[in-house]
Amino acid sequence: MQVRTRVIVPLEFPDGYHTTAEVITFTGLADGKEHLALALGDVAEAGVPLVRMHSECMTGDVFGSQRCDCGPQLREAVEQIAETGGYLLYLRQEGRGIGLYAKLDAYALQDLGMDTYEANRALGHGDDERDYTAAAQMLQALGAPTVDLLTNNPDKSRQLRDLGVEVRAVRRTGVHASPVNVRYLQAKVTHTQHTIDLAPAS
Ligand SMILES: Nc1nc2c(ncn2[C@@H]2O[C@H](COP(=O)(O)OP(=O)(O)OP(=O)(O)O)[C@@H](O)[C@H]2O)c(=O)[nH]1
Ligand SMILES: [Zn+2]
Repeated sequence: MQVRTRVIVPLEFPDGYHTTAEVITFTGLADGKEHLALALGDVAEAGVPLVRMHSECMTGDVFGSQRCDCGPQLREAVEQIAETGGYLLYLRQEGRGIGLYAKLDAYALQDLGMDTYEANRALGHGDDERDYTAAAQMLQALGAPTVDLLTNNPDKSRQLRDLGVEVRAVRRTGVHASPVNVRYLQAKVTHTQHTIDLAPAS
């Protein structure tokens, strides 16, 4: 696999924050999907780049859904990476890998009382079907064998290390809790040991 195109894109968020990204596409990624890398800040100056592997969430990233905290996490990651220098990998893994329609089916089951993992299983899916092989390939194509990773999800660093990427440090990403998403965040803490500080769910 290799880099296919690099193109400069000015970014401006609804709160007025703006920066410039180099948007990078690839050929030959393992799963054939159109994953993107955004190079932000001064990557060369950073030495070891700060990297976030952000899984696509159309409802949160695009429409501002309050059911999760993906939108604010994405906005925060762009700013942190731009300050440090690094890459945001925007991975086409909607719904933890089960797809958009299945995620919305899972939301409907959560509205009947299931938690986010029970709902996946009721639909015949695994708890988390994401595989980070393509992300490791993107880092290799970018010439980044060692990274600092921005995440609260221990599975991301575990998988990346197993794929041969050196994760020098893990930096925690922000938690954007609200009354609407707190049960979802609590399930991540209980079930997948996310490093999120939350008051006990009421
Ligand atoms: N199946 C399913 N997917 C969900 C649900 N809520 C959010 N998602 C998806 O979960 C993914 C969230 O990804 P990330 O932002 O990488 O979150 P994370 O795995 O908690 O890891 P960090 O944010 O790095 O700590 C996105 O693909 C969302 O679409 C849900 O209730 N069910
Ligand atoms: Zn989301």
